[in-house]
Amino acid sequence: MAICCIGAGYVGGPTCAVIAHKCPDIKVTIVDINQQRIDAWNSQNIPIYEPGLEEIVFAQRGKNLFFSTDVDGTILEADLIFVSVNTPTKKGGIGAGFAADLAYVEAATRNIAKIAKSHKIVIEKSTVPCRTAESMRKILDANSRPGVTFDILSNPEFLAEGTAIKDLLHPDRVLIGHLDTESGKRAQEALTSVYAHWVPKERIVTTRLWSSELTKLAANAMLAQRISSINSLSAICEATGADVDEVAYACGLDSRIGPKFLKASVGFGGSCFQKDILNLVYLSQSLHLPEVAEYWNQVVIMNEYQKRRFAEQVVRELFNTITNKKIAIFGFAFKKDTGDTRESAAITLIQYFLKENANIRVYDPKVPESQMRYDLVVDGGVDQAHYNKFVTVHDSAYAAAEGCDAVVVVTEWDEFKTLDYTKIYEKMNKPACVFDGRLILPLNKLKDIGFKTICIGKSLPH
Ligand SMILES: NC(=O)C1=CN([C@@H]2O[C@H](COP(=O)(O)OP(=O)(O)OC[C@H]3O[C@@H](n4cnc5c(N)ncnc54)[C@H](O)[C@@H]3O)[C@@H](O)[C@H]2O)C=CC1
Ligand SMILES: O=C(O)[C@H]1O[C@H](OP(=O)(O)OP(=O)(O)OC[C@H]2O[C@@H](n3ccc(=O)[nH]c3=O)[C@H](O)[C@@H]2O)[C@H](O)[C@@H](O)[C@@H]1O
Repeated sequence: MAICCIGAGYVGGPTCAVIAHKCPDIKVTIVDINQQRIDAWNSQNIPIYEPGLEEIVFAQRGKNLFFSTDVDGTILEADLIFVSVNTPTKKGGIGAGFAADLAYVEAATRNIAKIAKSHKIVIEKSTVPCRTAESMRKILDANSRPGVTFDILSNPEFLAEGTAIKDLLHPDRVLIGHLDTESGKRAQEALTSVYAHWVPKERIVTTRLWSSELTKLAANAMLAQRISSINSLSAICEATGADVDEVAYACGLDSRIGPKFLKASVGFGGSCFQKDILNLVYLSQSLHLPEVAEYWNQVVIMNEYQKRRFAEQVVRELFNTITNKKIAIFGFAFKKDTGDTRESAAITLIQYFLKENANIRVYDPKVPESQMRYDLVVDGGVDQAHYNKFVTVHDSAYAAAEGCDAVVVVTEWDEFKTLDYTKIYEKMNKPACVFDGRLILPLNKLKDIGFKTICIGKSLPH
């Protein structure tokens, strides 16, 4: 069996590397139109930081795992084709700001139709709106060579960045949606046989196509909803003296609620939660279900509120002005153990602080300066006047804190928990503040050192 994966990104790369690792009998080729990305996958510096990924790629590459820009040649020889391209929120036109941009999925599908000379099983790996498989089928049927047939499966990915390899090796479930036809069932069995190399059969769940597509949006919406719920409660905690960690712990002990995804934060980031909820909102609107759309939209509104609320708190606690003050930002990635910055709360916060004329010093162990500048300037619209007020410090968190009035913890990197905060305090302007947007620091200890401490969801006496 030969597998082609179109899209060598955060999903295509790790997912297919693990398939190659677990299925030595299958040839897996990951293709992309981005030459630079493929070159990086073929180098010693693979383009994605993900614990455990490098080891697997280095072990399989050149054996049964290949990275290539030869999209057409790889499609031609593949039996199974994963479509794992990006599906960002549309920036313009109908549905702008909400609907998923399916241009990349459509382009990849048209390419498969044009190239294929034999039967192919085409698998939606990208997160797509419900019934996208129908559009893919029409495109494939209308553009293929006579006699060439296709099956389409939905196989959404549930990995989280930072734990992708663990999630892929031990998934809670693998979901395969298929048409209820003989050929649809055969295709489902073919894909099941791949996962069955390492995933227990009872964890491979099969459903109809549309259920599978919608499950992906639903799962992300429900996860994000829990974060917005606890974040909304964090505001009540700050106002009343309740402690959000205690509330989350005690609620989570109820087996019907459970403890996961109840960590209050400065707001969720990442390329998918917001995008997928907006996609669900758009789908609901298109189906003339405004109350449903409004319900899910509130999850995103609450997330924006949380980021704004935290930023405003920083300014308020620094005597209502941060003009020319130095603020150290600990962490730029949207969560720990990844270099991914997409929709990171750090971007929103830094933009806010720069507009207030602060000087920003950022330290993140995995995000390169070029990426930060891209996010803030190219994509984020920070103007030239503020550009020079932003510096990145690569040496250490200690160096970033030098001469600062405040440290703001945005990403929950483990190393931030074990820093010598006495040393940091000595390097800072007094009174020195720590704002913990992740609830990871021992605030009482910091208070004893002399810091003014402010934390999401807690109203500790200063
Ligand atoms: N990032 C994540 O953790 C997760 C993402 N997803 C979904 O998976 C999909 C992919 O996401 P990422 O891997 O993060 O995106 P990504 O942006 O990292 O990678 C997508 C890749 O597809 C390539 N591409 C686009 N059109 C192409 C074409 N016609 N032919 C060949 N290559 C093409 C791009 O050059 C890019 O390298 C999205 O739909 C996303 O919602 C699902 C679960 C987790
Ligand atoms: O479709 C996707 O892209 C993926 O989206 C999320 O994965 P990911 O965004 O990589 O990471 P998460 O661990 O879900 O974290 C998302 C954001 O929520 C934040 N978060 C998470 C958990 C929590 O309790 N509190 C909280 O603020 C994180 O810090 C991060 O900013 C889902 O967890 C995956 O199942 C899904 O496959």
